[in-house]
Amino acid sequence: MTTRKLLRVLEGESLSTPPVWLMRQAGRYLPEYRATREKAGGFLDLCYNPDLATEVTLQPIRRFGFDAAILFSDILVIPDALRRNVRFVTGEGPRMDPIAPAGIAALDPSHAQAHLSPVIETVERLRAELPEETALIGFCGAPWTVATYMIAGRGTPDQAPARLFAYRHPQEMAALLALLAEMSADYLIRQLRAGADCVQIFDSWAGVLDEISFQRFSIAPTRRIVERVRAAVPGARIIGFAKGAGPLLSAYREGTGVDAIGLDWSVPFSHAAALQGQGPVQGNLDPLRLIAGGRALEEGVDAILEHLGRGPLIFNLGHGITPDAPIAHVEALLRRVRGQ
Ligand SMILES: Cc1c2[nH]c(c1CCC(=O)O)Cc1[nH]c(c(CCC(=O)O)c1C)Cc1[nH]c(c(CCC(=O)O)c1C)Cc1[nH]c(c(C)c1CCC(=O)O)C2
Repeated sequence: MTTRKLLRVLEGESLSTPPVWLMRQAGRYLPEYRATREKAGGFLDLCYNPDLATEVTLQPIRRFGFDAAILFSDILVIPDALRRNVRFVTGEGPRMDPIAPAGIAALDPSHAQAHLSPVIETVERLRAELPEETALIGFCGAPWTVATYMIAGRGTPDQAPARLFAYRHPQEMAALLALLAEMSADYLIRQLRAGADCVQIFDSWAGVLDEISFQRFSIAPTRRIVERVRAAVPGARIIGFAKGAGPLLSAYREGTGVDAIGLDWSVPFSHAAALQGQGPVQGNLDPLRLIAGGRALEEGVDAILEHLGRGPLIFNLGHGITPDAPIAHVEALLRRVRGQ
């Protein structure tokens, strides 16, 4: 049996102390990350540098002893592999050339495999360097979430450009999501073969979709990825994180076939417990409770353990950790979850 607690939970086991990791656990709240990031040059240079990407993945493991490491990369390496001129502007977030409906047919995935090879090398190095008991999580963005950035050319508050594009140009949208699903499946298969123990699919913008669109743009392409990954890597474990999907999460789990679902902090405990009856859940502390610390943090952690602690549970935030998270509060969270 595996010593990796995260994998045991993904196999359906309930543990008295849940495994814990934090989305975006390698990042700017750590001084050692900021130092490595400066050495790398640009953010994408860091993602494609196996030495430095391995180093920043390991930093939060060394410092905090999380139960899982997540590969250091970004969901936008896929549009970067499609030569969309992706760049990260400090203080402004990601930018790329917006894609028009007429441009979809010309997207060329033939460079992707070579382009993403440094990330796969990072996975290989990580598996060799991580402690035996630490699980390694690979990841990709869900086609819908990646498409929102490709269409707008940047992040937007409600992804209106991608939603309008989908209503006005359904065929082009279907073609874009199909292309992204195939590329993402190839990419996850390579990560798993290189040593990732499981993978997470981030659909951070699932919550802006109505029910019809959620079925079409979130569930269906994710299902395609899950089927292809499982066909290539039998028994592969997959976590799906459809942020903001709320009442549609049960349909999401059934429709996609993922093993575990990530919950954001808006999911009520009654709903979360019902979902847990169908399989493992991951989440769902409000990241702002971590910033505030003290009573707000303790109360949030205790409530999750009380309502979901009987498992199967992977303890996590309900979204990524932010640069202003105090390190002492991360330590306090870990002590509380682990009952130390
Ligand atoms: C939507 C999304 C992106 N990237 C990601 C998502 C899905 C999860 C989510 O919703 O947060 C996923 C992601 N991004 C990053 C990771 C690495 C692994 C980890 O979780 O530690 C992961 C899993 C590194 C990163 N990705 C990014 C950083 C910060 C860049 C820097 O160091 O300058 C990191 C550490 C940049 C990024 N990348 C993206 C945005 C919108 C931004 C800018 C926002 C920001 O600055 O925090 C796209």
